[in-house]
Amino acid sequence: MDVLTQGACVAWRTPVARESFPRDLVGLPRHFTRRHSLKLPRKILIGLTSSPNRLEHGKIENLAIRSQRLDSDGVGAMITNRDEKNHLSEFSDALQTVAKALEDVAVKKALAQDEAAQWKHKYELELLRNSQLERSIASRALDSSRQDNLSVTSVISEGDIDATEFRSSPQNTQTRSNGYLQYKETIQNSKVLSYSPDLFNNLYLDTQLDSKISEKASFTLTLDPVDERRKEQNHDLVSFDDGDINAEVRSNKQIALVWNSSPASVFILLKPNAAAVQQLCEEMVWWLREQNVTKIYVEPRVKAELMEENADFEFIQTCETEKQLVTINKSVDLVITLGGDGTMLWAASLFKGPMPPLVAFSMGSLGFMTKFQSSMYRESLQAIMKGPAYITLRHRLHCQIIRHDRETDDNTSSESAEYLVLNEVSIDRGMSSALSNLECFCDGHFVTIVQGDGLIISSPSGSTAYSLAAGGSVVHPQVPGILFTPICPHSLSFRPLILPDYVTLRVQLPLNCRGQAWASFDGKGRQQLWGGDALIVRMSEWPVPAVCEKESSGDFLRSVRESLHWNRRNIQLADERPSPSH
Ligand SMILES: NC(=O)c1ccc[n+]([C@@H]2O[C@H](COP(=O)([O-])OP(=O)(O)OC[C@H]3O[C@@H](n4cnc5c(N)ncnc54)[C@H](O)[C@@H]3O)[C@@H](O)[C@H]2O)c1
Ligand SMILES: Nc1ncnc2c1ncn2[C@@H]1O[C@H](COP(=O)(O)OP(=O)(O)OP(=O)(O)O)[C@@H](O)[C@H]1O
Repeated sequence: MDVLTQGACVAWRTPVARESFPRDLVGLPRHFTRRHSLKLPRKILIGLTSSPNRLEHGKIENLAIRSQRLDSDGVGAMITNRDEKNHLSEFSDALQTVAKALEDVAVKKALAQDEAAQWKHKYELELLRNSQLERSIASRALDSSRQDNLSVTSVISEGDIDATEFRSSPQNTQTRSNGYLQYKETIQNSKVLSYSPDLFNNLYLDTQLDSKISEKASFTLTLDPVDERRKEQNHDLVSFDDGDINAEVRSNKQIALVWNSSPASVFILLKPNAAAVQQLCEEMVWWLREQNVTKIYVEPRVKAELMEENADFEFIQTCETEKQLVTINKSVDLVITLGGDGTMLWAASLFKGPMPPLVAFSMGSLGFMTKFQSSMYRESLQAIMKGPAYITLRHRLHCQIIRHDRETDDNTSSESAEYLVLNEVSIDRGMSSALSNLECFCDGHFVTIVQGDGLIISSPSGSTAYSLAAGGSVVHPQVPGILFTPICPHSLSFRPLILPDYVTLRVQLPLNCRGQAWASFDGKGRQQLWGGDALIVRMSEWPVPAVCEKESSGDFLRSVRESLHWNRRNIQLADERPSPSH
């Protein structure tokens, strides 16, 4: 019966009394259970019959489908029993039962995807460890050959790496390799690749690059070497290789950056449309040249503005093409930002993997994370480049959108996209008037369904940004955790959570959700999510190593007091005459 093969047919006895109505399904036809596709079957036929004795439990005979009325969304019912009114409510019960069965299948598939994502991550970490081991063996071999005065030419210089060859070779077409994010190029054979943030979401980056020797100044990250008491305890808690700072084994102790050789290349990022920022940049560039900083990178927009002022800035380098920008981490010792928190977020967004130490000068509005005074840039940079300099490892979140085999508007299947965020990823209901309906899982365990305006999943650094505004806790940036903060939940009992930093969170849109949802990454790059899509969030192994003005806790507490006026209150006056001693 072709109609049945296209739909699930559910039949059950029709007892006289409702309470004896069997709650479970008498039995779904085999072809339905075989196709436990997540997509709702196009047609669901619920058949009722007036002669229950024709049905045996668990077996479905041919149902005489005398008439079928399929309403608009393809769900129809054939009701032969004269007493239609009573059975319509049973009909809706049956639909709920079928929907529950579908939802169970959806949850099982989500758990399976979760597990697959976790195994994939473990596999990639193993790959990363192996490649780091190979590299350190290779560099040790190289060092010994250097002692034989063999001339070793630096194999990384601008334009030296043709990313296309990496992209085309088969072994580089994995979705991820060695931990860096992979970005699928959508601009085929473009001649001039203009630099834009969304271009980064489409880049293939193959980390074979780091198998080459980098020109970076080498450094060590150790526990607070300045403190004599800890000298004997010194051991590297944060591993790094070829300048890639990896916080796989996280430490929440004060960490210090000790240069083994003087940093000689910097990347300066400026807040746009700010004359004072550009003026400071010009001064800083000349000063850095005097400090023997041989390579100064800026963004193409900034170089154009500087050249308008003075053609002598020709020596400044830019990241003209995507491949230079993607490999910039291999040739920059220090990132300097001149702006506010957003400029720092912008700088972090350019590094889709490991990132050099970052010095943020405060030239924005609030500047919660930008602690260095621009007027003191000479003294600050001299001290930092001499070292040791305390740093705060601002852990980032790795976010991945998993589409539920969705055809996008331009008929290309929208593959999963990956993002690194320093503050948070927020999922909100956008322009939809319907409550958000977000099913949340933590390491496969069901957490809750968020029904409200949305959800914020934030890093400790982001705890003082959007999450704070939504009622989340203020968390020290070195506290290893992930904040789970609802946005205007329609519930009297929902409270924000702080989860461990080693968990994997999954936010799933139910197949039958009424509205859509929108994901934003550090407030940018909004992506629409549809029913069945999921967002996977976990702590990234690539932190932003933010240089402290003093040290982690002092900087943080000063910002909380001065930028957020936390607990600012008139002091309660003491009694003018001392109270009699007890
Ligand atoms: N309702 C809200 O409070 C709200 C709404 C949207 C976005 N945001 C935040 O804005 C961030 C984007 O910042 P932007 O500068 O690009 O946009 P923006 O210029 O609109 O700045 C938003 C404000 O958030 C502050 N801010 C950003 N990160 C912070 C942090 N880690 N701690 C304390 N304050 C912080 C900025 O200083 C700025 O004052 C997002 O990551 C999100 O956290 C907040
Ligand atoms: N180099 C850049 N290129 C493009 N956009 C940038 C760049 N630097 C900053 N932005 C954007 O400009 C906006 C304003 O920058 P920023 O947040 O630093 O200034 P602010 O808002 O005045 O300071 P604060 O964030 O401390 O309040 C931010 O949304 C940020 O994303």
